[in-house]
Amino acid sequence: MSALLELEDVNKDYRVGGFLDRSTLHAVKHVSFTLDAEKPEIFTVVGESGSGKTTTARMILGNETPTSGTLRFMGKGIAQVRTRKERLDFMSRVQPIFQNPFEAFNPLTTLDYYLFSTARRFLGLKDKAAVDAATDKALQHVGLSLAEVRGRYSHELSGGQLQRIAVARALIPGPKLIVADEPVSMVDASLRMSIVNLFRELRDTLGVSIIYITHDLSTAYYISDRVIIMHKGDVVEAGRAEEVLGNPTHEYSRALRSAVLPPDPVVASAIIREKLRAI
Ligand SMILES: Nc1ncnc2c1ncn2[C@@H]1O[C@H](COP(=O)(O)OP(=O)(O)OP(=O)(O)O)[C@@H](O)[C@H]1O
Repeated sequence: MSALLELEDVNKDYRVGGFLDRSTLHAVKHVSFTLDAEKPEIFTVVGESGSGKTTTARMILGNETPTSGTLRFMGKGIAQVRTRKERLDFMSRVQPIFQNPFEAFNPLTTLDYYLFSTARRFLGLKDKAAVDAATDKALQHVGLSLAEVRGRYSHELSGGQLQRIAVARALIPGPKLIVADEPVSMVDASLRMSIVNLFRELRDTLGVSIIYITHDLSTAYYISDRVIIMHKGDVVEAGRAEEVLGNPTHEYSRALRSAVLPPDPVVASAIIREKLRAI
């Protein structure tokens, strides 16, 4: 197996508090996992607020340095990505999607600007027709088109549509990995499943792996191939989604699941099917 992403005993500590009550907060503790380069998958990180999900995502994106441990993307240490060119190469392979699509786009800038500048920057395109074509292709992957988006502003679209545009922008460079941090939590509940379904399509049609960070067990249950559950910085469960979410063993994950989905997997799947029917 050749690895797309490897995390080896990754830890992140923060110094918190003031002069007199300074202490160390262990935000991420001994996290290890590997994503296979040949087997695109949806790898979900579940946990409540403060469990260390975002810190893990930020380290994968190279926006945060681990206190100890190693993160490698396609065999190369993420901490070794230093020069501007190395950073651009890395970012064309690993793209983020953030929680709030309304914050991702300036309300005074047309949305196509973000897509065009991504195509110019990452694909080196100069010719307008080529920029348009690359933009339209990415938008088609998320069920939109350049004709629908051209000249539009963020306030003219719903959160779900904006999040699709954020996904299209992430697709333009041709990434191998998308790190999506709570991508549906600001999206209307009725549209959530359509966004997570999109991730499945990207995995299957484009071979993109997705790290899906969420506290929402029902979407996690539905789309994930593998899941880790984090609690206070520790990974308390890890494995195939149906095993981890269907039959949690750790006390915390059992409590988490019963708070969100009924314990009976048949009832839980029926609820999920009901949600899907609403799409
Ligand atoms: N820059 C920082 N300085 C100090 N503490 C931090 C910093 N970033 C995160 N933390 C702390 O690390 C812990 C993990 O935070 P993190 O954001 O990774 O959790 P999370 O599971 O993503 O939660 P949320 O869903 O609320 O974002 C929290 O206790 C948080 O307060």
